[in-house]
Amino acid sequence: MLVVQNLTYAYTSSESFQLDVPEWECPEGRRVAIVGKSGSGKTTFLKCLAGLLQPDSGTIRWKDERVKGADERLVPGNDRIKLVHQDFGQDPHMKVVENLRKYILQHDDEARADRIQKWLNELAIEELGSRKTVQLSGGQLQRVALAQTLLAEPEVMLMDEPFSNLDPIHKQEFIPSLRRLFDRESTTLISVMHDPMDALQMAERVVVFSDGRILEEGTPEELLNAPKFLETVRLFGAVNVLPEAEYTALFGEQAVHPTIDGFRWFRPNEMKLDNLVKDYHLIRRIPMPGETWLELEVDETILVVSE
Ligand SMILES: Nc1ncnc2c1ncn2[C@@H]1O[C@H](COP(=O)(O)OP(=O)(O)OP(=O)(O)O)[C@@H](O)[C@H]1O
Repeated sequence: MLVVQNLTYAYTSSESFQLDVPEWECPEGRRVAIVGKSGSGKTTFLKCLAGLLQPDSGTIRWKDERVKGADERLVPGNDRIKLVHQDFGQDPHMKVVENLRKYILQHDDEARADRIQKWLNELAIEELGSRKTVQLSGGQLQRVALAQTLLAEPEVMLMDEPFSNLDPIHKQEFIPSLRRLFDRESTTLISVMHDPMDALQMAERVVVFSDGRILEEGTPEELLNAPKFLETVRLFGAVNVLPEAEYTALFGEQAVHPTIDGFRWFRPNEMKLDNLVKDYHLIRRIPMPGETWLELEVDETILVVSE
């Protein structure tokens, strides 16, 4: 179990931001995604977990052992909890396999080559092994960085926006294969996800950060279908948010979701045009996979519903 208690951290040069996590737990083997607006503190939290920052207060424990902060170690970081680095100290003019070899010291050459090959195969990047690192694209480099961290066989793997450089085609191939890999290895995985929709595919639990704090946490289903905060609602894609009275005037009493702070919300695919009881002006049709969305103006309100 990873246990965080009373954790606070503030950058000396930033007065407005403070990370403040009174209590958080992550059982062994769980896949967690951290989502939230830009600047909400996701990366700062990850760096604290990795022992790369020195918390101002509080403790982080992994399997009852305290994770030391950056000031408590000669080389900041932790052997059992590793953050995947984009800038991972590889020599750009060496081949990928040669660079990766540096990270496994305890084996003979053949065993090292086998292990590197295993992870390159797992990540479907075997063809990159013989390429020079400088020749790799951002997305390829991202997967090599992942291979490098996996070679260290950490117990907890931390990833900061692991798919940010992947195109949609590679991402759709990569996410399921990575999920299977982590299922099999039962590595605890905590990753900051730039796109909350990736979080829904990848994680068993999703943590929403806001302004340095954990706003809410739940399964992908809970956060998608029954979030407690409008900020969470807005993170997960296109949505209409209307004051309750306005909603009732447009759609009657039948609600898609419970109100949050006096507002009703629904996603375009959750509301058909037929449900609208008022006249509207069609602004445009938006083609979507399997359906068409309609952008409408009703009483000076812009709505998106499905056809
Ligand atoms: N080294 C730093 N020095 C000072 N302030 C920093 C530093 N790094 C981050 N911050 C500030 O701390 C806050 C949290 O940053 P953090 O990178 O943790 O957010 P984030 O949620 O990961 O954002 P993003 O999604 O944009 O990566 C932001 O206001 C940011 O500007």
